[in-house]
Amino acid sequence: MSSLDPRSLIAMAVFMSLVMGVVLAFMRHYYPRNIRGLREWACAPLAWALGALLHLVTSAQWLQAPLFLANACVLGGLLLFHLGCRRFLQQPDLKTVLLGIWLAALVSVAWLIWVAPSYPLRLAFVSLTIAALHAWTLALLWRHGPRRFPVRLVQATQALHIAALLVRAVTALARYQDAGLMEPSFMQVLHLGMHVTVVLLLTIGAVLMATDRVHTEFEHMATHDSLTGALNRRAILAKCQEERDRALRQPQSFSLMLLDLDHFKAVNDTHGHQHGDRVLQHFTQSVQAVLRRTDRLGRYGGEEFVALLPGTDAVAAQTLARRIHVALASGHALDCQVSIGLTGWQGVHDTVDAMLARADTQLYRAKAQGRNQTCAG
Ligand SMILES: Nc1nc2c(ncn2[C@@H]2O[C@H](COP(=O)(O)OP(=O)(O)OP(=O)(O)O)[C@@H](O)[C@H]2O)c(=O)[nH]1
Repeated sequence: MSSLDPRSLIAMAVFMSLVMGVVLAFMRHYYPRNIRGLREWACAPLAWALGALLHLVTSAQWLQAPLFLANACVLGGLLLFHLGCRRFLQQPDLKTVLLGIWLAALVSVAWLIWVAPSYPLRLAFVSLTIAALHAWTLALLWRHGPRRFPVRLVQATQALHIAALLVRAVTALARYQDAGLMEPSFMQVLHLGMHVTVVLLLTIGAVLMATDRVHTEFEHMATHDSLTGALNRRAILAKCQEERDRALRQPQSFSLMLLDLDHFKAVNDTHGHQHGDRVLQHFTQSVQAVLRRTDRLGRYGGEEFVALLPGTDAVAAQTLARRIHVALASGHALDCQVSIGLTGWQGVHDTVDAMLARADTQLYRAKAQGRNQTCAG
C-alpha cells in the first residue's frame, strides 16, 4: 500500500475518468437517440476527471479556489450520473431539484473552506453528501431499473462506496484533527483507491446498461411486429415449436388458434388504410387483454393472427375464443369481427405444421359458415 501514494492514485483517477468519459461520449454518438442519459453519463466522469485534476493542484495559495472547484466537480459529476440514470429510465429529470442540491452543497463546502475552515468536518460533509446521492440513485435504479446485471453492478458499487464513505465520515469526525488529502495514510490511500474503483465500475455499469438496452430493443424489433406489437411470424412459429417440444417432455395439452379478421378489405376500402392499421392495433390489444400472461399472440401475415395457448385443451380454448368475440363487440369505434379456427395438440405424433393445417381448415369452415364465429377440430 505504501508504494501507492495519493498523487499517483489521483493521477490514475484523472486518466481513468477521462478514458471512460470519452468512451461514453462515443457511445452517445453512435447509439440510437432513444437511449437517453448517455450525454450525462459521459459528462459525469469528465467532471470527476477535472475534480481529480484540481485536487492535484489544490493549494492554499489561491485562496483554496481549486479545492472548492474540485468539490464542485466531484458533486456535480455525481448529480450528472444521477440525471443520466433518470433520463435512461425515462423518469422526470428534476433538473431544478438537482441544481438546488448542488448549490446548497457548494455553499456548505464554501462555508467549511472559508468561513469556518475544518478539514475533518468538510471531509465528513462531502462523504455524507456523496453517500446520500449514491443512495438516491441506488433507490431510483431499484424502483425503475430492469432487474439485470448492469443495474445490479451499479447498485453494488454504490452500496460498497456508501459503506466506505460512512466509515470515512465517522473516522474523520472521531479524530477531529487536520490531515491533508495528500497524507499517505492507509485510510487516505484506501479512500482514493476506492474512488478510482468506483469511477471505473459506475462508468462500466453505465456502458453495460446502455448496451443491454440496445440489445433488448434490437431483440424486440427482431421478434415483434412493428404495427401491432404482437410477435412476428418467425417468433410465434418458434414459440409454437418450443411448446410442442415441451409437450413431448412433460405431456400437457396446448392449443392453437388462427384468427382472421372478417371483410378487412372492405374496412380498408371504405375507411382508408390508416384506419385499417388502427383496427389491427385495436384488435391486437383486445385479444391480448383476453389472453393469459402465458399465452402468445403473433401476426401470421396481413390480417391473420396465431394464438398459442399453453396448458389449454381444445374445450377450454373454445371458451377463450367466445370471450374474444365478445371483447371485439364492445361498442368501440375500431371493433371488428373475426373468424377463428382452433385445434388442440393430439399427442406425440402431432406437429406444429399439422396443427396449423387443421386450424386453417377450421378457419375456412368458420368463414364459409358466415364468419364472426369459431370452428374447432
Ligand atoms: N390496413 C392494413 N391492411 C392490411 C394490412 N395487411 C393486410 N391488409 C389488408 O387486408 C386485406 C385482406 O383482404 P382479404 O384477404 O380479401 O380478406 P377479407 O377482406 O378480410 O375477407 P375475409 O377474410 O374473407 O373475410 C387486404 O385488403 C390487405 O391489403 C395492414 O398491415 N394494414
